[in-house]
Amino acid sequence: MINQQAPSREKNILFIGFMGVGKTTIGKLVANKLNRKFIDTDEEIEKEYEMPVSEIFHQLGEKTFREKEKALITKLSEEGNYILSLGGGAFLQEEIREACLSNCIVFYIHLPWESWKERIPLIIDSRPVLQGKSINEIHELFQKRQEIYSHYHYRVETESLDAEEISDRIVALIHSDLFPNEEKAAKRLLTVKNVVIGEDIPKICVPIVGQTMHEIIEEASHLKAIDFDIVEWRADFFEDVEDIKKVKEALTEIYAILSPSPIIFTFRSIKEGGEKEVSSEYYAALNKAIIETGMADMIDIELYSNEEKTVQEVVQFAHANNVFVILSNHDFQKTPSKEEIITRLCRAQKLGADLPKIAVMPKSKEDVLVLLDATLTMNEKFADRPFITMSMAKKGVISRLTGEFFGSAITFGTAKKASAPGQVATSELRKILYLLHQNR
Ligand SMILES: Nc1ncnc2c1ncn2[C@@H]1O[C@H](COP(=O)(O)OP(=O)(O)OP(=O)(O)O)[C@@H](O)[C@H]1O
Ligand SMILES: O=C(O)C1=C[C@@H](O)[C@@H](O)[C@H](O)C1
Ligand SMILES: [Mg+2]
Repeated sequence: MINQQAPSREKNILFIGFMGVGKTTIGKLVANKLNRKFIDTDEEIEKEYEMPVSEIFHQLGEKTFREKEKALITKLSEEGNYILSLGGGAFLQEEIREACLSNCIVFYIHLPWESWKERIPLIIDSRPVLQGKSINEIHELFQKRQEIYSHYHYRVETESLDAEEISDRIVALIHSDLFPNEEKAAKRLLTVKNVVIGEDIPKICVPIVGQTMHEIIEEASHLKAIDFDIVEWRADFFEDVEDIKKVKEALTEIYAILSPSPIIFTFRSIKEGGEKEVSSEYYAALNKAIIETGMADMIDIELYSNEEKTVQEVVQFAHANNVFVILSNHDFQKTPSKEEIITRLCRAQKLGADLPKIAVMPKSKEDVLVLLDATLTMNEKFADRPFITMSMAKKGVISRLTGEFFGSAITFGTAKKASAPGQVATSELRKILYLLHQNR
């Protein structure tokens, strides 16, 4: 068992979830491992009335219990350094939800119905809300309650894990960089040439996707008449991308036409939605050669398609040459969970990205909400620098418009041809971003 000193972070850590999912059991273990005082709100109320919760319900009524529960939890939420396990129905009350979400770090303990129902015999005698109900009625209550638990900071999946394993995972998370730290530095802005990234209206980046030198020059010239902030050269579209000399020549043309607009150099691999695949050696060599030209202001490096060592090397080399780095990740198959999206952005931040970036594919409207929710939480709790997120394709278009509200600092618009699904024409994008900015 891990036995560590109480961390300096002082917010209460609090567990919510349906009856019997293990809040009390897990809360005690976590408190023990963190050397923090544990309080179970059901047990506190039982002590005060000197009777079990089921007796309080029978003798004094549920209303009395709920009033006491509200007074106790709102008071405790304002104190610090506790590990708090709530009764399963506590989050039914809005005042409790609001107090806990603003004052504490809320962990939602989740167990799927099929596993949860195995626990009924263990808990039925002490949970009055379950008593006298058929299995279908209990199932209905279980489903209905999921909505009240949808407000949390972290969700913990507990299926097939014992309480020790669950508490170890929670403690590891609390000690990781993914956990909000009160002393976190204020968010930096990123100034690239005359563009300040990370404040006000998200900056518009337009891609150049020409295949031939001629097409590239034509696109760059066309951009001169367009109101964009940053240009991204997607070199993977270029027919001669495997010839470093020709790549430098094409970049020289783009630079001559578009400087002083900031230029991002990107080689996007097929596995991350791009056009070509090259060896990791060539990928590193190409990016280093471009960094050395001094014409690219930023390079985009794929965080998960390369060994961490390669990523670190290129980041170091770029920074030594005053080039900023986007560490990107693209999932064209799905939208990972909120926690996973934040984990990937935090990893990019930790590896020295000036701009962490993630693009994910939604299969449903809910997936778009997951991306926006992750963006908001990243922005408010974890980011110490600007970052970029987007939900792709038509379903995800809203995420390309609302960066100022949720926290994405750059949005990709099209001039002639899109470089990824869901990009909106730059002229339209500008109008919408401005409209939203005026009404923020
Ligand atoms: N991970 C686990 N695996 C198996 N059994 C567990 C696990 N966690 C808790 N239990 C068992 O499930 C039962 C309910 O656990 P516990 O009292 O901690 O739930 P709770 O979430 O606090 O419930 P309530 O909302 O009613 O207070 C207990 O018998 C406990 O031993
Ligand atoms: O889910 C509920 O409504 C309850 C859960 C228990 O923890 C107790 O707080 C009480 O039995 C009510
Ligand atoms: Mg409990």
